[in-house]
Amino acid sequence: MREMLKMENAKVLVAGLAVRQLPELEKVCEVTFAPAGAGKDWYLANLGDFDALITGKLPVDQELLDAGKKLKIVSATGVGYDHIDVDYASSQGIIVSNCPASVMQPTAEMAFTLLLALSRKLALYNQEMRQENFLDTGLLENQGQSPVGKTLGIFGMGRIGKTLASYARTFGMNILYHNRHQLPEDEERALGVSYVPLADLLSQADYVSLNAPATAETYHVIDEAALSMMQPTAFLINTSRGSQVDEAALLRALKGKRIAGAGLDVFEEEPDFNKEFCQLDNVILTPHAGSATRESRRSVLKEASHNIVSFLVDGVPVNRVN
Ligand SMILES: O=CC(=O)O
Repeated sequence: MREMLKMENAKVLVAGLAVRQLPELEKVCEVTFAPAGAGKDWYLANLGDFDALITGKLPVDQELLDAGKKLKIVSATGVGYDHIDVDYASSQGIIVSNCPASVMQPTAEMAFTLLLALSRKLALYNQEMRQENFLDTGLLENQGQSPVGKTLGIFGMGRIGKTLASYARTFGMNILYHNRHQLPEDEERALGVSYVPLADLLSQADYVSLNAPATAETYHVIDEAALSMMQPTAFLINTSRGSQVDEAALLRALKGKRIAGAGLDVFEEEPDFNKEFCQLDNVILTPHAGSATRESRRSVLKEASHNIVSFLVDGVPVNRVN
């Protein structure tokens, strides 16, 4: 850990965010908001002055961390920190923190929203109504399905997965999960979830929801082989990171109707996502909006500010990921 805890007048740079005020932070630190549209060169030239960095979407790579000669802490403004080179930060004694509390509920909400929307054919209905076509719901192909009594398979049982499980339980769903570590039995019982190997989750679930972090282990966890284990009536929901899905394989499965459909909030490339998805009527697409609620966006700024203040002023790192 770099020296200088309990600092006064710590200098904090806020990068890649639209906000221009962070009252909690400004009370105790000197806060600079990076100019809108600042490129990497701007950060390379200026980061050296700052003790802390709050980063929205700005990728914080080795070069940037080297430029941040005084940096002691970097805070992401969400739960994911795959845009930060955490290993290199650790090697330089720089703390990395995230904001899990602010995003767990809205992200689980988005996963469940996609689950309901896929189940009840919301995208199709809305599209047809806008074309002034009042579909005949007496026809089987225009009828959705109820999630009640269906099986949800959650891959990644952290805070978001657990919150999603609680929503699914109120809808009377059966819940399977797969995770790096199995939860203690009493927690499984309280959540009403059962641990299964990934292959069983894929083959038994009516809905597969991805809620694990982006790591080398989860890269392309949903590939051709995984998709071929899913039922032709099953839906895939991804609100975690696009890197977990081999999109070329998913497009083949969706086009061939080898799975029923997908709800995708995240993509391998963002914002320049694969437009082939737009041609398919068995997908619902949203723009990485899992935590895009006014409440969550306010809360995340407070949480990130708290990460910085706790460490620089009080000497206590919170939400530390390294
Ligand atoms: O993508 C959103 C987050 O990482 O919180």
